[in-house]
Amino acid sequence: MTNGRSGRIAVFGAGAWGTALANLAARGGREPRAETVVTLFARDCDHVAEMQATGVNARRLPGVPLLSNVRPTSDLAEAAADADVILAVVPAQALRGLLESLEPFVAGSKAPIVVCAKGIEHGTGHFLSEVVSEVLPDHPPAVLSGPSFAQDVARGLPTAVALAAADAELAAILAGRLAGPGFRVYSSTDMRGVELGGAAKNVLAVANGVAAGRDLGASAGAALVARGFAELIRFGRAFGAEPATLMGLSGLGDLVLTCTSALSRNFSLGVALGRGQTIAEASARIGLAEGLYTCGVLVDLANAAGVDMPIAKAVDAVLAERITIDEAIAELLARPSKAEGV
Ligand SMILES: NC(=O)C1=CN([C@@H]2O[C@H](COP(=O)(O)OP(=O)(O)OC[C@H]3O[C@@H](n4cnc5c(N)ncnc54)[C@H](O)[C@@H]3O)[C@@H](O)[C@H]2O)C=CC1
Ligand SMILES: O=C(CO)COP(=O)(O)O
Repeated sequence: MTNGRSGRIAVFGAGAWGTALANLAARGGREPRAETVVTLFARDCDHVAEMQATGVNARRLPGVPLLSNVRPTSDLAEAAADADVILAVVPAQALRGLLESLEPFVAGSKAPIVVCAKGIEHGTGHFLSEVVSEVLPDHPPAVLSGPSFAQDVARGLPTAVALAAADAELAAILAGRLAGPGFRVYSSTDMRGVELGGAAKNVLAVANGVAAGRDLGASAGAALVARGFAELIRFGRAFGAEPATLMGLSGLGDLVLTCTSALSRNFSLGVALGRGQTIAEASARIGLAEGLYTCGVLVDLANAAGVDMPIAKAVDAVLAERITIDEAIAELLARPSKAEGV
């Protein structure tokens, strides 16, 4: 893999985030070079044809022109050919399937695979970097996460994220390949901490959304952020994350962003439920809210490790329709008083 800007980057998943990242990668950092080629894979041929014809991904990131060196394709082989960095930007539960289908096209390559999705795999309870290691063991996994709405990044608004890989030099090279004037990328070797923050905050953001949708007030919202962060720290401690990572961009930073912004789909899902919409109605309007798919497996992992996560458990119970929102609020408030701390 080159640490310059002239390599070929393959982005799998032409959603909002994959498209914003494709443009970032195509810009090639602070000094754009035309020789950087970025392939952007989407499964749907019609979607690709639209992007090729219009130069915009109107379905997922409207109003943002694709840079000329971003090449949309629905051909896996073409997308993967000669890639020296692979960005996996499909929904978390689709990651394993994507990697399995990529396997024949990346054999012989050792291109690092940067997981840009936020979640934990159902069934296995595995973190997404583990899924990469299981399916494509020759490819070093890396994780990109942090407070970053695709719409903000696409507009060039100032954003800071973390990029982690087991090898510090690889993390720094990958950070350099994606960084841009408005996109600051901090490197890290704490993959577990970076990926765990992104997965858990989506579940906690649903709780904040519910509180907002129920008009419980700003004080309740702040309490949920603070006590949600305590849950994140406990979970991270049990699963090997470094405390400094949890207090950084991919932990506290993304938790605050997602728990407080109407741009967040997870927060918006909570708002809709708080206002009485059904999950089906809200999901149809909002689209992918990863917290919906992560809450069960997060709680299972927490239970198995003896980690107390009352807010995440309440979200899981509400989303699984085991209890009502009013019952969840009453149960959280009825918990016995305790000393503050994590
Ligand atoms: N949108 C955002 O601001 C950010 C999103 N993320 C994460 O990135 C991931 C993707 O999110 P978005 O791009 O926003 O979602 P999205 O809903 O805009 O797009 C997801 C895309 O993945 C495609 N897809 C699904 N399964 C696929 C498969 N097997 N192969 C190829 N493509 C497949 C869908 O067709 C869709 O185009 C999520 O895990 C999300 O949490 C992370 C940071 C920011
Ligand atoms: O992860 C994100 C911002 O960092 C995007 O949040 P949502 O998936 O809730 O929209």
